[in-house]
Amino acid sequence: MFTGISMFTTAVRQAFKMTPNVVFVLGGPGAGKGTQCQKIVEHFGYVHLSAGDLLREERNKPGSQYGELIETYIKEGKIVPVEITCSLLERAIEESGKKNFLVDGFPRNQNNLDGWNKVMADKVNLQFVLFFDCPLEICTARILKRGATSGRVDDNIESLKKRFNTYSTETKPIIEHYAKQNLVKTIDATRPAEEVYKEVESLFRKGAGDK
Ligand SMILES: Nc1ncnc2c1ncn2[C@@H]1O[C@H](COP(=O)(O)OP(=O)(O)OP(=O)(O)O)[C@@H](O)[C@H]1O
Ligand SMILES: Nc1ccn([C@@H]2O[C@H](COP(=O)(O)O)[C@@H](O)[C@H]2O)c(=O)n1
Repeated sequence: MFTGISMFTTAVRQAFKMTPNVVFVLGGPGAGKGTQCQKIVEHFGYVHLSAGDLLREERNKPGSQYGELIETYIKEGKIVPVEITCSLLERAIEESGKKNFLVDGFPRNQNNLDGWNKVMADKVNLQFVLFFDCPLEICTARILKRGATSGRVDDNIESLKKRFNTYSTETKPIIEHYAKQNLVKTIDATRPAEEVYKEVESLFRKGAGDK
């Protein structure tokens, strides 16, 4: 998918030494990844790319060949094959023309990681992995509250159980993989959002991420 555009823009970026910087943002459903990303965008000028949002956008496109598959995977809390997600991320990075990206909710499993390493890892500079650590009970309460107004097909208790199971069995090993490389910055996400952000802000100010 999208190979022509991406080969061209990668060549242009390389010529101008504009290798994109990427921060992966991980944590359980409802840990507050999106909320914190918005604040980082406001203060540090990063572009927020949520893998979940990109998939929902693709699902909603009339005539999308992946619409039904994405809908089923989201309802079941399963991780969509990386070819789809990685293409969406790659296109969003290329089309933005910007330098600094928060890639939220990715890589979520070994398939995501392998696909990214195959296609994207050499084209970007992975700065670090921002991990929002939050226990299941707090995440559940947040998601069920959000579910009252979000309209998301997976903000209900049935889907949530499956999403947590996927998070524990498939995403946590990815966080551990990056922790072994000393790339993970762990944030206690149980506190009020403003307090969580104070720690996030100080991390980015220390130079974990340039403007
Ligand atoms: N620190 C916090 N304290 C209380 N509520 C919070 C906090 N952070 C976020 N929320 C609320 O919890 C809900 C989930 O937050 P958010 O969408 O940022 O989480 P997420 O990790 O991106 O979730 P998902 O992966 O399911 O999209 C939202 O309704 C948000 O307003
Ligand atoms: N890398 C990803 C990210 C998300 N999904 C699917 O989208 C659902 C919602 O994700 P959020 O980050 O918005 O909570 C998630 O449960 C997956 O079904 C994915 O497949 N791959």
